[in-house]
Amino acid sequence: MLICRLFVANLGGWTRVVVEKPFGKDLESAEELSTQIGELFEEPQIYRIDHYLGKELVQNMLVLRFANRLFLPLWNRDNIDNVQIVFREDFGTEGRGGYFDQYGIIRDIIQNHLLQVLCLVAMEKPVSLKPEHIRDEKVKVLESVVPISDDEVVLGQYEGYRDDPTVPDESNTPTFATVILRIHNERWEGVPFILKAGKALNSRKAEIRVQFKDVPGDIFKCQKQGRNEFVIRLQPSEAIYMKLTVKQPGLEMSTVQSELDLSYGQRYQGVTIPEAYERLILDTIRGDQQHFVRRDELKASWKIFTPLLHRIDRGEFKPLPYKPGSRGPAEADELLRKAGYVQTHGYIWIPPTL
Ligand SMILES: NC(=O)C1=CN([C@@H]2O[C@H](COP(=O)(O)OP(=O)(O)OC[C@H]3O[C@@H](n4cnc5c(N)ncnc54)[C@H](OP(=O)(O)O)[C@@H]3O)[C@@H](O)[C@H]2O)C=CC1
Ligand SMILES: O=C1O[C@H](COP(=O)(O)O)[C@@H](O)[C@H](O)[C@H]1O
Repeated sequence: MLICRLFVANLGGWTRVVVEKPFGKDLESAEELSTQIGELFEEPQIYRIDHYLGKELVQNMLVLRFANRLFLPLWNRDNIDNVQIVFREDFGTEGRGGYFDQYGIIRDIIQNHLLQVLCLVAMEKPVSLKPEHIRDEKVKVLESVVPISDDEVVLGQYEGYRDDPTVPDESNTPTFATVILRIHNERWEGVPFILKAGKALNSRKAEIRVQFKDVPGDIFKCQKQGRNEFVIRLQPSEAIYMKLTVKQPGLEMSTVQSELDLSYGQRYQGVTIPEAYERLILDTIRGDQQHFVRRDELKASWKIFTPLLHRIDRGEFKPLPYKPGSRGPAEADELLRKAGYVQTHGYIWIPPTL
């Protein structure tokens, strides 16, 4: 944990502390830490940083969802089949094995970054953009997540991970995980939120993929080509695109998967997108806690993952081996299929030329 004390209070000044993860290792240790920090600082002075909340397209989520009439009636269990929130890295722990081995991919990425993104995808409209209103809604989502089911988890560890001299030979630490979360509320009952994260995979990206249900009574027989998907690519090359079915241009009445595309590099040429930390440090100076994690949010997020993490720590849940440079264990794609995700085949992306 890194604590950075920005300014010491004096007459007319202010004190704010920025706290970087790890915020403990489980529910108990996180609460203990929160209590200790709470003895020194008031909650409005504590800025628990999650750098994913500073990413441009993560910050765009609230705007997309609540400033566009288009999405309001669609954003629910009646229309959405499943949601994937994905983090992939194409490199391993590289020199950070010692740190990483004590935490693993769930504590490193899923319990914080991906869960924060999930909150923004799933939360109800806040009363206003005031930090407390937003964070109240995020807490409600987290508290509606039901306990994780064993058969909705796939863990992996890439071959060669234990070769790192700082990693114990018998390490059980996952470097890959797919975990399905289910939200028990009126909007999301029955919709799997699939959180995937892995190191040493075949690509580097972070994205949110919202897959819609099939069209009922499809007169075009086009279901095989793929469902509508709304994709928010956080990185690399920020983009928002909607995969949809259109008429194949030409004389025949046939259909094809195409896209409505907002590629930031194309649309916002010459615009510099600030680094996540740059933005969040500025928020701290301005005293805006909107994009920071509140104590009760942190507690609720540890509550979700602690039972699973303890079982992994005790060696009761073993990661499957996977080849570096692969997609991770094949069982993860199988779990995705079982959860209802239908992969599009035959869709070809033709990048626009600048
Ligand atoms: N503006 C832009 O830059 C745009 C770019 N594109 C690009 O076009 C390409 C195709 O786009 P899209 O169809 O959206 O994305 P992909 O084809 O990359 O992935 C679609 C989904 O299929 C999953 N998947 C991929 N391979 C397998 C497999 N072997 N078994 C099971 N599931 C699999 C992916 O999982 P996972 O996420 O885990 O890989 C993901 O959920 C991508 O490279 C995309 O970046 C498309 C539109 C706009
Ligand atoms: O917090 C962390 O994030 C990085 C990935 O950050 P990104 O902004 O490049 O997506 C990850 O490599 C690291 O393991 C983790 O601790």
